Amino acid sequence: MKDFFKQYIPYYKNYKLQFFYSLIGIILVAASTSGTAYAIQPLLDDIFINKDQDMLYLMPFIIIALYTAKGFGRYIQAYYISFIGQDITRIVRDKLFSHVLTLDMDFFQKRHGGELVSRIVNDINRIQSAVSNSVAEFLRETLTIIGLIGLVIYHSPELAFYGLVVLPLAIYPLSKLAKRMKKLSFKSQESNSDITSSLSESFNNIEIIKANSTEKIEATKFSVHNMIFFKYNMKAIKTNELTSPLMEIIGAIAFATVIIVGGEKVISGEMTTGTFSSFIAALFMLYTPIKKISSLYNKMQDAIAANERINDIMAKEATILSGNELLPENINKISFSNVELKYEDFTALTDINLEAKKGEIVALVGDSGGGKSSLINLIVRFYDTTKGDILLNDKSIRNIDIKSLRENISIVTQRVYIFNDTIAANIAYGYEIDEIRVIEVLKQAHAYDFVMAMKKGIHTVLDEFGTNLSGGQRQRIAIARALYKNPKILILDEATSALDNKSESIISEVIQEVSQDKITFIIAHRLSTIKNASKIAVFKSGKILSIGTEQELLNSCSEYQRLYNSANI
Ligand SMILES: Nc1ncnc2c1ncn2[C@@H]1O[C@H](COP(=O)(O)OP(=O)(O)OP(=O)(O)O)[C@@H](O)[C@H]1O
Repeated sequence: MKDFFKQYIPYYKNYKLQFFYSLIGIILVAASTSGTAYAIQPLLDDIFINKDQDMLYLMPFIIIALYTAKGFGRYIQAYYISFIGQDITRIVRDKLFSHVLTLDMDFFQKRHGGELVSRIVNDINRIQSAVSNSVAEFLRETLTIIGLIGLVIYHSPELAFYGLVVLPLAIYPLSKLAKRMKKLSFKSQESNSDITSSLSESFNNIEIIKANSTEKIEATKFSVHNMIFFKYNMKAIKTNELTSPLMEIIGAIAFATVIIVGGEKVISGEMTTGTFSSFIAALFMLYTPIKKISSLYNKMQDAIAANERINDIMAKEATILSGNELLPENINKISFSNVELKYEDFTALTDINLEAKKGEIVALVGDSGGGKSSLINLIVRFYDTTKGDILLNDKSIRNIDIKSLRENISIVTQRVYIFNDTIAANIAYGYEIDEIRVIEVLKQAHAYDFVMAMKKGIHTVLDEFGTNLSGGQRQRIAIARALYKNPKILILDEATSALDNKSESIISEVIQEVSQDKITFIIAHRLSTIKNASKIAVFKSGKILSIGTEQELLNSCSEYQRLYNSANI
């Protein structure tokens, strides 16, 4: 708990004024609650026993004034403290998302998108009330407790002793409950993120689910997660709800003791009925804030568990670090020198030596799983080599500023990423929209005609998954996007696989044309796609078996001959 507040208290510095207003609200509530309890004494003694007429007409105004002050106090406290809580969570959510985006590709491959969504949305929501309402409620209830304790001691220190002596008895069971709450909160949050993961998986794979009629299987899988979530929540409720009866029983013991001791004092005339009633009212009122504080403590456990999960991600750091040098203006070659890449224990690439020069198209071919995409992962620094180095001219790729590297590389993969925005914005993604350039690259990517056939042309809004486009159209949009920034390095990883032969051959010509001033890598399984390649590297099980022109490989590389014959390049 201490760590939690240590982490969040610095944020409060930005909300001094809001905190001041809510503090006024808190004080108003605490003071008017104690005032209400105090008012019982004159109500009984002056009005009912001494028959004081003036008090009779004054008391209703006092009561209205007390409750108005309490209502007003509660309102301004709730408003300003919620403002603080909402704003802190907004800032933390921004921070978390920005931080997550800086993490390595590896991190995203290991985590479910749904799990990350759950952390950024649900876990942060759990913190929100802890940093706002809980803090305010804690302050308010503490002040109320102080006020009421002051009042009971003022009325009768002896009775106050009997009324309060049982309180410490509650500490042990309450702390046990809090510990259990923390454990359960952690589990409930984890199963909540399982639910989000399961949902996002189902919606992302909806086509497969429908095509295989596996709706029921998926619904059953989901209901397992849902049931676990329900069970943890119920366990948490069972634990949390114990706080209230526990406090009430302890309160009843105190109340019973006070009735005996106080009753005797009233009977013997040592205490007036009004004082005794006011004392009992204050004692009663006292148990409500105490109960609230202990249930707040349980709620805090939920926030602490959520915060630990958030800190766990915040503590992760990118291992692919940017270098300080800008990418050379003119890249004449990329060389791979004795490169090895391991994904944890699995060696995906071994002893890779390859050179690609400006103006060349280098084709990477080989069986599935051979390591072609892994090589691409290294060029964009999604991963770093575990041995050897990649040189751009003569600079190690690790010394180059990642932003400047990636700004000069365009990559088109089999999976086309579309943003829920206009076609023009999708093409110029990350850059200012220059409509003339957008049209130019749409023409190059052989996409102009179908875009113009749409009602709003380049201003047509695409949805996130590009469902208003065919597979081939999506690929053409992706190729246009890749060409838009006129990259120094162009990478096409199965970028034309969804195109028909005619479009594919037209695009191949376009690539041939634009590749003059770039270094181009093409991964393809179709022979026609690589026919313009300056050289072909044949991959097998993470190694390059041979490098050469098509003719050279057909003459000397049996693996290439096999691929060629089976047309499985
Ligand atoms: N992020 C990753 N973590 C662990 N293993 C990976 C990862 N990416 C790829 N691999 C493994 O590395 C090997 C090479 O994969 P890679 O994607 O580079 O092959 P590829 O030649 O591009 O195959 P394909 O033609 O099917 O796309 C495969 O065995 C694959 O399972």
